[in-house]
Formats: sequence, C-alpha cells, structure tokens
Amino acid sequence: MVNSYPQALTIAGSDSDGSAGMQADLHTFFARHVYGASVMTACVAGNSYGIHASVPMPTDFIDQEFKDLADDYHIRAAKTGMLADSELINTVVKNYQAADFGPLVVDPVIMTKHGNQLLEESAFNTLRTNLIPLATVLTPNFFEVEKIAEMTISSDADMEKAAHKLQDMGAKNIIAKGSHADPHQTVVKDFVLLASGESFWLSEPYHETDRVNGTGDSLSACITAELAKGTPMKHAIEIAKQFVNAAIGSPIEVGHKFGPVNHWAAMDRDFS
Ligand SMILES: Nc1ncnc2c1ncn2[C@@H]1O[C@H](COP(=O)(O)OP(=O)(O)O)[C@@H](O)[C@H]1O
Ligand SMILES: Cc1ncc(COP(=O)(O)OP(=O)(O)O)c(N)n1
Repeated sequence: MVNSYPQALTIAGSDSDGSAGMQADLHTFFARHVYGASVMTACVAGNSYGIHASVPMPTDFIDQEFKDLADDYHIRAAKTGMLADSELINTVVKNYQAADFGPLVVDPVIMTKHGNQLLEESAFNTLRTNLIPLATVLTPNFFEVEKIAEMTISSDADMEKAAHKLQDMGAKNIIAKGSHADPHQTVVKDFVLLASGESFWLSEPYHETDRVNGTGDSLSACITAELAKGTPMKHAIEIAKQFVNAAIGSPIEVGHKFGPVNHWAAMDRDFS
C-alpha cells in the first residue's frame, strides 16, 4: 500500500542552525503529518547567537524550483518567509501566480526577534503592493504590524485598527501577533481578523524562555499545513496558536543562547 499525505510548500530562506526559516517550516509540516516541499529564496549562516551572513538565491534558480514542483507535485497550500529584497518578492509573486499551489500564507519576515534585518527597507512597498494582496493569511509580528500599517501600536484598539488596515491592503485573513516583550506578562495574545469580518483575540500562557527562535515560522507553517489538509481557516489558526505554545512550553537544549522551539513536544497532539 502507498500512503498519501497532503503536500505543502515553504518559499523561504534556509537558516543554518535549523531553528527558523525553511527548517522550522519543514519540522512543523512533518509534525502535522504534511509532506513538505521547499523553494529556497536565500541562505543565512547563523547559530543561537544570531545571523552572521546572508546570500539571496539567483532568480532563475528560483524560477526553476517553482517549475519543477509545478510539473510534478500537487501542492495544496504554500507559505512565504524570508524574501530579502524587491527582486525576490517579485520573482515569487510571478511564480506563485503562474502555479496552482492553493492558499498562500504570507509571513512578512522583516526582522528576527534578535534584530537581524531579513528584508531590505527599500522592499517594504513591494511587499505592501505586490505580495500582501495575494495573502490568504497574513501573519505579521508586533513589529511588522507597526511597520506595514505605518502605525504605532499602544493599545488593543490600535492593533485592531492596524489589522483592518492590513486587510484593506488586500490580505484576506490576518493574525496580528501581539507583543511578548514584557517578562511579567502572563498571557500572549494575538488579534485575528477573518475574511468574513469576524474578529477575536487568541490567548495562550506566556512562557519565560530564551528558546523561542522560529516561533513565527512555526505558527505560519502550522496554518499552512492545516490549510493543506482542508481544515477551515478559523480552526487552522486556533490549532497553530496552540501548536506553537506547546512547542515553546517544553524547551530543548540546542545551542548556547537563543535556542529553537521544540516541535516534538507539539507533535501528534490533538488540538481542538
Ligand atoms: N515566550 C512566549 N510564550 C508564549 N507564546 C509566545 C512566546 N513568544 C512568542 N509566542 C507566540 O508565538 C507566536 C509567534 O509570535 P512571534 O514570536 O511574535 O513571531 P515572530 O517569530 O514572527 O517574531 C505568537 O502566537 C506568539 O504569541
Ligand atoms: C531564514 C530565516 N527566515 C526567517 C527567520 C525568522 O524567523 P521567525 O520565526 O519569523 O522569527 P524568529 O522567531 O526566529 O525571530 C530566520 N531567523 N531565518
């Protein structure tokens, strides 16, 4: 007997320490029982202390990666991660539009939580005008909400207003991730605005740990995996929030500083 698994795609940068980027996406797809394919857009060299070098992939190589997958695989959902600059964003937009890869989850990776800039400032407008309108789901973190919506967020009402601004830019569903900068907070809450207009806050317990590399990638990859399985949007987002929380809540010892989340802890859990 040949087993069959839904196929999902990550269009992202490779992170050499395995904690974030494409590697975190593929770990997440595996943990959610989805087959993971990848279009590599860039390579970063780094470890748990940070990122130390980065190179973009040639655009004709990216074209070939898309072509080879489109010719052979049945991708049911895709996500974007690090896209580095305007040229790479436009290459990905062109190829995604030509392919039939299902819903698109856009993680608008601008900067890591440790301050490494992964998208050139000059590409922000291309992100806003060319990629965000294609997003079935947009998953900005607190900093990215402020940057993309061009607003300062200092209250829940600000966050809700910003999410509506992002929807006005063309993204269908938004999960605007809240701040977790305060070590005394007890919960981390994200604002969700669905295409239907329904909106709500999702809360989970705050875990005080340095092992949080790849949280955003794992959240967006989990949404992508669930969409590839056909899980309805609201439930896909709810599962992803619980999945990431479980992965953060049970740290593993990898690296000496800011380590990865633990996908094993979240594997095969029945999130309702
Ligand atoms: N220390 C933490 N405890 C619990 N949840 C967290 C913690 N850090 C991040 N999260 C959650 O992980 C998800 C990814 O968010 P975030 O880390 O802000 O993304 P990014 O990696 O894009 O900066 C969000 O749902 C956020 O609330
Ligand atoms: C290659 C690569 N892509 C993305 C990231 C950032 O990952 P993300 O999960 O959005 O953020 P952190 O939680 O790692 O800050 C990365 N580091 N490398």
